[in-house]
Amino acid sequence: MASVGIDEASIDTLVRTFYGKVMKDEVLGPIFDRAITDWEPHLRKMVDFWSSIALLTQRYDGRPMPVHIQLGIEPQHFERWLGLFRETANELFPGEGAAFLIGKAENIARSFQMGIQFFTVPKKPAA
Ligand code: HEM
Repeated sequence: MASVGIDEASIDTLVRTFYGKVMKDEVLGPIFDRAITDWEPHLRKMVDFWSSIALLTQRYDGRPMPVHIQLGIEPQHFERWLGLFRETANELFPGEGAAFLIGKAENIARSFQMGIQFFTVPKKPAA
């Protein structure tokens, strides 16, 4: 992974740059504001998460699916999240590194959306 620019330092930069954009985003920002009061532990957890994915360090052993099912996120939120993620990855990892990270993010986002669809009880139509 170092050959495509992915190492601990660049993952740290990716996470901090990406969530810096998320915090300022008018649609995603409020969702994170409601869930996160102290950003530093979340950022460290996300560095561990991406380190586990890209560098196989096994530092993240959480269960992210239930967290995302509870947040009430919708398909347009995922599109926006992925838009910011693609933009950030392409800025920081030109070439294969970005393609690898974006591919992983897209697959995980798809599986979260399937989990959300499966576990969300449809709202009853208004009588
Ligand atoms: C619209 C899309 C998304 C939103 C709004 C969102 C929001 C959040 C929020 C608010 C948390 C913190 C929850 C808490 O601590 O109470 C969180 C945690 C997390 N998110 Fe997302 N997320 C999104 C997509 C993704 C995607 C695509 C990934 C993976 C590529 C991801 C990976 C994670 C992980 C690993 C955690 C930590 C879960 C844990 O506590 O172990 N998220 N997310």
